[in-house]
Amino acid sequence: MSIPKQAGSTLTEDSAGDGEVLLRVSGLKKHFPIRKGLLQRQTGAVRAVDGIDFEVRKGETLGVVGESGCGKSTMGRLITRLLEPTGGTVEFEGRDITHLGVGQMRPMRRDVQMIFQDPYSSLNPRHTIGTIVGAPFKLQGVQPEGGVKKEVQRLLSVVGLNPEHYNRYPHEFSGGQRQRIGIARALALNPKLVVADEPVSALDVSIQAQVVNLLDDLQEELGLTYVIIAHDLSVVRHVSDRIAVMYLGKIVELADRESLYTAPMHPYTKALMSAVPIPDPKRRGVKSERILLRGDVPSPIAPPSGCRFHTRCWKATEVCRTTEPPLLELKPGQRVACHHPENFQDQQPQDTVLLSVAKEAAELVADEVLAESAETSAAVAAVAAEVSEAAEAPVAEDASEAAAAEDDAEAPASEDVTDGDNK
Ligand SMILES: Nc1ncnc2c1ncn2[C@@H]1O[C@H](COP(=O)(O)OP(=O)(O)OP(=O)(O)O)[C@@H](O)[C@H]1O
Repeated sequence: MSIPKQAGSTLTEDSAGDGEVLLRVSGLKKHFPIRKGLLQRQTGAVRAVDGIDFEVRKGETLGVVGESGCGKSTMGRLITRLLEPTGGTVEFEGRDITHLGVGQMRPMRRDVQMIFQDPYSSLNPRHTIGTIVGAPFKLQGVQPEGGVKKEVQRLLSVVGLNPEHYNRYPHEFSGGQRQRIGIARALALNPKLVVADEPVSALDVSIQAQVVNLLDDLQEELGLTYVIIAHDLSVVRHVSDRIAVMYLGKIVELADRESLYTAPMHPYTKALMSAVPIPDPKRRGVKSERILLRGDVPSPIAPPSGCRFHTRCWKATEVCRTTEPPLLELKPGQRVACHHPENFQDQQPQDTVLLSVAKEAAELVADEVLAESAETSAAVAAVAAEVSEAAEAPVAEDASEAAAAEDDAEAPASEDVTDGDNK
């Protein structure tokens, strides 16, 4: 087992990995004002996106997941500049596009396209699909070689539709076919980045796979870069190279798919993953543990202090209530914002467990999950201690102290949890 190197910085050039960065987002915020009364005075704000950093590399698919209301769609609309950010920056191909006006954005609109969730409401029912798919050419004043009609028909066949259906209306198509029309429209101007907001969640499960496969094939053929937004991991797990997990306007974990699946570090990621059934024949008969999160996502108008997930986390301690954990690259290619990460050394081992919160959350978390969580943290800490002992004497002391302290800290937590469960 290799010991993950701890990094002290947040988003660095290195953490962007090998690929060339197409889109870089730093400290991005969107606060929707809440206005009341006759004078429409601002009384508060919905902090839909509240300071997020990530980058999208050329040719990759970044999946963005999180429960309803965590700010995924707002993030998608911010990076496509359909919404004006409250703070932070968006850079596309190294150019700051955060505050470009409509005119300055026009050429950029060709490069960044969006596919919407609902194929029923996103297509104008009074227009033929020829007009719908051909609209981007008109808007951008582009005359494709061979004419608009020919190009639209080519696009229709690219997405698996009959080009002869050029003159039909959206209602004559099924949900899956309508989503293909939406995809054809998004591809019309040969974009570099496609942001797909829940592209398949309105479709039947059998059709979902077809549309996902189509997106996959198109990426390969056309060298597209995707940001795919979904509320659970079942869709993005198949198509994403890296996955960002959002909770209440923040990114809590960002990692490559493999790391996220084999060793998720944020308890929220672990909970999200436990909700996705894994069709693995090797695991047949193995009891899978589901982590049920209590209650809804808290309100983004007044998010919880410190770590926003602490009110639902079975590992929450005092520091989680008071101090917001930064998004740190704790393992190469895996960033997490947590004081008590899974599958890694506890960052605050001596901290006092928030009994009430942990107990409440633990009632919904299986004993096995808690035991496994305690075991992995202890195992990582123990190996860390061994390695540091071998490397350097003074460091060794610190590490074994930390490991011992973690054991101390784990013990009462597990007891509380068992108590809670027995109630
Ligand atoms: N135009 C708006 N004005 C005020 N609040 C908004 C607006 N758009 C979104 N919100 C709020 O911002 C928060 C984040 O919404 P958003 O749609 O981005 O979340 P989401 O994760 O995409 O959820 P869903 O999966 O349900 O679409 C929600 O609380 C939502 O009510």
